[in-house]
Amino acid sequence: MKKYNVTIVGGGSTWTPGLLKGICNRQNTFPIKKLVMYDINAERQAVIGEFAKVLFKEEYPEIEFSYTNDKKEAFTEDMDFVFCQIRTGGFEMREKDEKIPLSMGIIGQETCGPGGFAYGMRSIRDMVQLIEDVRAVNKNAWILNYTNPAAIVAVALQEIFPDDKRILNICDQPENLLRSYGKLLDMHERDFDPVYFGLNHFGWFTHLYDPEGNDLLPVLRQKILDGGFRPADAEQRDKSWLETYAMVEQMVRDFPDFLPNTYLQYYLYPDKVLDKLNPEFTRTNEVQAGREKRVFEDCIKVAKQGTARGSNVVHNDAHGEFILIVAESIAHNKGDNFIVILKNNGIISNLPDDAMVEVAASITSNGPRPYAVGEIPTFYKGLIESQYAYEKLTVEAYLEGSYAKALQALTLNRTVVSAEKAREVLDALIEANKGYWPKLK
Ligand SMILES: NC(=O)c1ccc[n+]([C@@H]2O[C@H](COP(=O)([O-])OP(=O)(O)OC[C@H]3O[C@@H](n4cnc5c(N)ncnc54)[C@H](O)[C@@H]3O)[C@@H](O)[C@H]2O)c1
Ligand SMILES: O=P(O)(O)OC[C@H]1O[C@H](O[C@H]2[C@H](O)[C@@H](O)[C@@H](O)O[C@@H]2CO)[C@H](O)[C@@H](O)[C@@H]1O
Ligand SMILES: [Mn+2]
Repeated sequence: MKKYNVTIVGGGSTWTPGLLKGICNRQNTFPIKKLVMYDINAERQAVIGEFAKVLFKEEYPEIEFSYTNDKKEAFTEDMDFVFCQIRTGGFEMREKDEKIPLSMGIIGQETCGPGGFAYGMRSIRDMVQLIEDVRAVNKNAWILNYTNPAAIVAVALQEIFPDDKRILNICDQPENLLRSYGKLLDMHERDFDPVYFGLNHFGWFTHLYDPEGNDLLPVLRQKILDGGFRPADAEQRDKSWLETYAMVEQMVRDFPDFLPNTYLQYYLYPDKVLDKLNPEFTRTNEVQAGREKRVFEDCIKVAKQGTARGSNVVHNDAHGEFILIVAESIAHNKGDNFIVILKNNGIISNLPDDAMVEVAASITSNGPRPYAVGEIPTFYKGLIESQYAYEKLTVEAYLEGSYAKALQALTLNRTVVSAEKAREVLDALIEANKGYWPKLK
């Protein structure tokens, strides 16, 4: 079997150990010859890199592994895949994305509302640079991107690299929801044949077929209404994620047609969610005290002890697994079905062709072959059109350096609505993002 060369960009990410464990687990189905991890932060990269050396020595000794802060070593002609998971501005800026809007009584979240807008305006620059750096030496590698806000990054990359058919933006949340449905129905998530439509972090499941073709969505809806909803990996989740999943029950009660992505809570119930968010201790603080601390402490421990056996850090969740099974489907032309982010081009027939929609597609070595969704009902169409206009205006604001478009974008966002509030939060975010955003005039 052919062996693949992979570069992980953002190797110092908190999600990398789980991904590395996934690589070990999949060595028979997605064998890797050379793995390079690249990060701009030498310190974070070294901690995860030294951990990786121990893990691979024990579980994957034949892999050629290295880590680097030098683009020239990271991006080479022989790469087959580039996995990307960067965070421009780090947790320091994520905290501001959350706390600035919250200080004004507006949702403060990583990818939704003004926080997602601010993060998008930061991510675009680095993602464009990254694609240019990769393509300068390698025209063929598949670039699988997790970097958030994936919705806005996808619109920007489509606008800037319209002919590059080997950039694929992905999100693990639909897969993670499938895992949670699987737990309720006693099924493996890969045995579902889902129908899903929307934008990233803004979509709905309309059908969930089992291998015999039965639609299990009605059964699942009733189970959620009767017993609530929890993530498949609830025991590993922080309180805020459990609260987020619990909101699915209310969404299903109010809008029973389809099963919603958890992120819709921020748009459908901003006041209720706002009441639960603590402006002094946001998700960033929870991640820093939890996942980030645990990952870096455990990686240091593994490197010191010289063994990764028994380490909690290598637990493999949907995040690490999902990018690998997508890559494997491309590598081996498997045509497996995944929910991914694609240019609409008629997939959802009553939405604009240029929208970057999230839908199910068969993933082959020639890329995604999406399944048609057809027309969607007015309520969902209205929500998506407004959210897509926000995404498009955000990218235009970035590309044109336009304050007017930034203001329009935020005013359209359902978490903001008031133009006065939009201006207030925009001005504060401009100040906080100096050096990251283009100048808005
Ligand atoms: N699409 C999804 O569903 C999904 C799921 C989980 C995480 N994510 C995203 O993955 C990314 C990583 O998340 P995290 O919580 O582990 O963040 P993190 O800050 O722990 O990791 C990001 C890493 O990227 C590095 N980095 C930043 N800019 C870089 C650049 N230009 N080039 C190379 N490296 C760079 C940082 O130094 C850091 O080590 C974020 O964008 C996050 O939003 C996406
Ligand atoms: O707040 P964070 O940093 O914990 O997570 C933000 C990300 O949340 C989603 O990812 C899920 C992922 O789907 C699941 O597999 C599991 O690993 O938990 C993650 C959340 O903790 C979301 O899809 C991402 O886009 C977010 O970045
Ligand atoms: Mn996501």
